[in-house]
Amino acid sequence: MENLGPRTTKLVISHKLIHQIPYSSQMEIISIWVVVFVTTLSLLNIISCEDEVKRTLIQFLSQVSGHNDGQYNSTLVWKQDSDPCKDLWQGVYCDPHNMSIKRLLLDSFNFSGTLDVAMLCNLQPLAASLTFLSLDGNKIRGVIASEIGKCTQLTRLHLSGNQLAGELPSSLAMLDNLKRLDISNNHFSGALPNLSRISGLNMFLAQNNHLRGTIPAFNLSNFDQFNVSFNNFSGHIPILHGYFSADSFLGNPDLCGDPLTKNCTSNDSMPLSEAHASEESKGPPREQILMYLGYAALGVIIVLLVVLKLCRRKKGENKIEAMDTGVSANDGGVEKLSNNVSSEYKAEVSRSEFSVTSESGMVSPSLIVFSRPAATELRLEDLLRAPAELIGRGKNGSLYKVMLDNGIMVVVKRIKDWTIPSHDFKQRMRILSEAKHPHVLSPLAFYCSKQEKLLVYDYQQNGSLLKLLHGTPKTLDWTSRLGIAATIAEALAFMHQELGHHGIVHGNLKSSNILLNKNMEPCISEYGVMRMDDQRASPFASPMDTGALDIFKGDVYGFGVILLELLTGKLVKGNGIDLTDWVQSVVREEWTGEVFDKFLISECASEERMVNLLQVAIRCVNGSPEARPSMNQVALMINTIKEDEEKSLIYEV
Ligand SMILES: Nc1ncnc2c1ncn2[C@@H]1O[C@H](COP(=O)(O)OP(=O)(O)OP(=O)(O)O)[C@@H](O)[C@H]1O
Repeated sequence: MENLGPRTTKLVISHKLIHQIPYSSQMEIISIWVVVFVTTLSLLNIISCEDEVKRTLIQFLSQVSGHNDGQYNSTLVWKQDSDPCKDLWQGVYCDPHNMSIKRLLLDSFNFSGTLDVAMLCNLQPLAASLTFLSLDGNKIRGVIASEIGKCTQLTRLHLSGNQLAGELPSSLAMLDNLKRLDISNNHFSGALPNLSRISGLNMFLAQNNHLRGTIPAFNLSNFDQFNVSFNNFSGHIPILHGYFSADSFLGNPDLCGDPLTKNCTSNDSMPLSEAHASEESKGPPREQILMYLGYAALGVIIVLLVVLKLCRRKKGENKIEAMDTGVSANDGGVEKLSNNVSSEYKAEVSRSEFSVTSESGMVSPSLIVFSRPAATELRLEDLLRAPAELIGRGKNGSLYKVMLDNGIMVVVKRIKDWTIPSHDFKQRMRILSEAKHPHVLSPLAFYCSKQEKLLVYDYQQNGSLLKLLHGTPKTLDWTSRLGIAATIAEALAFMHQELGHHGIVHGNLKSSNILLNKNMEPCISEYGVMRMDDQRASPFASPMDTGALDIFKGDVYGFGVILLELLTGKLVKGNGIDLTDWVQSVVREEWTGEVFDKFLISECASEERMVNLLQVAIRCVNGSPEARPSMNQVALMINTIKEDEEKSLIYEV
């Protein structure tokens, strides 16, 4: 027993040691080791997942480009030993918060390989993050595999101008998040899957293919682009309500009905929705019975609506009377929003249903509310009834701060004299509400009538960058200013990319439109609410912006001015001197150091990086729009400066 040897002795000692530790501490030690073990496992898992994602992306690129030797294109450098997000692989766009792959944009790279969506969509991390796949304008062959249905987050699929063929898989119609589908100018054949079941789809381009069968019963009022011309479709065109012209349907000899000249006969099949498809097999007598029942139900509904309307009118008249006798005050005082809006708006209120729910994009006769927690059960009536404070009267309209019954504070922007047709305004609002970025304030709801356009936003309690920069005492240090510049640049670049094809830009970018949320993070407000006709005359567009205009470059100019404000701490027009002119003249005289805010100098901010940022700003405010960089380039440049700043802070520590 005494000769148990050194190993056994150690075990006995450690066993004894463990026994000496109290039970609760033992449990603590065990749980710490379990946590360490689980964390190590998940870290290993993350690393192997990241490797798998990289490998899959590289394989996908080899296949689609038709180059297995890695020589896809001189600008595309995707390598296993680099990181798609941190090393900014061209064509790959990541979510800056969790570094997941959001978009693969590989348009016009002259690729001539084959498409293998299964490769992407079979890999769970990619399938769960990818929202946008675009391969427009290549010469890619192959089919869309049914695995596309696993890429459930896809909102956009752009495959136009390739040599893709075969039938479209029915799983395409299972992509519930899909908004924009472009398969035009390919060789696709067969029938369309029932894409009309995707409620959010608002663009479908399939022209110049060999598709046949009936067109699904799309609700075309939801679409801003629709084209199925030059295929072999047959039967009725879905009900149009004038949204699209004949150009969208030409070149399908067996297609009939409005807006084509060919009338439909009883033999022509109707657009098929799922419901219709099952009804069709039941034969004409049942169809007729259903039709008569439909007429009867419609009659009852009309009678009910008339009665309801009469009741409401009575109620509404009482309400407006009450509003008219409500509190009224001068600018800045508390009043009711209803006191300031037009009589048409009031009349609309009296007619409205007051029962709008927060269903996404649900249309009420008056207020359209987007699906957001703050907007739950937001009703026009509540807005009108709530106390409102006028907090701004700009050239675009007035802004009211409104406290709702539930204690939530919102702001209502009343846009002045915007004669945009209601349909276009609604489309624009829907498009804007879909382009979501954590640093861009999207509208909670809007109201639109011929004379009145109202937009509702969350109230941001920490004010604007304008106030923060020019208020006293000065508190905004260099690192925060650089951080704000980087965040806004990235958000703006995102919006330009998301809404570029709609031609929607901010149009009125200035420091009063950069708001600080409750975490003091900056967010861009009023994106895209500048009247289109005014975008040319944006207050910060340089004189050369009018004429042959790249509207995006107007925003780049506005952003450049914000950078100048951040660097100089001066107002855009202070003492009648234009900030841009002043900075340019000082730099010309080679007194660059004079430009910077004394506050920044006093905190010993890096002059090198301030000069780098100043160079970016000067490029943005270049008098000629073509010479200005794109917002994407600006965001990259500022990120590099920010990274340098971060590295220098680490060295200092
Ligand atoms: N959602 C919001 N929350 C808090 N403050 C806001 C919000 N939106 C705007 N503001 C602030 O309210 C003030 C008035 O806004 P308004 O949009 O009327 O002014 P403006 O941007 O100078 O004018 P315009 O947009 O017509 O050129 C500004 O200081 C702005 O920063």
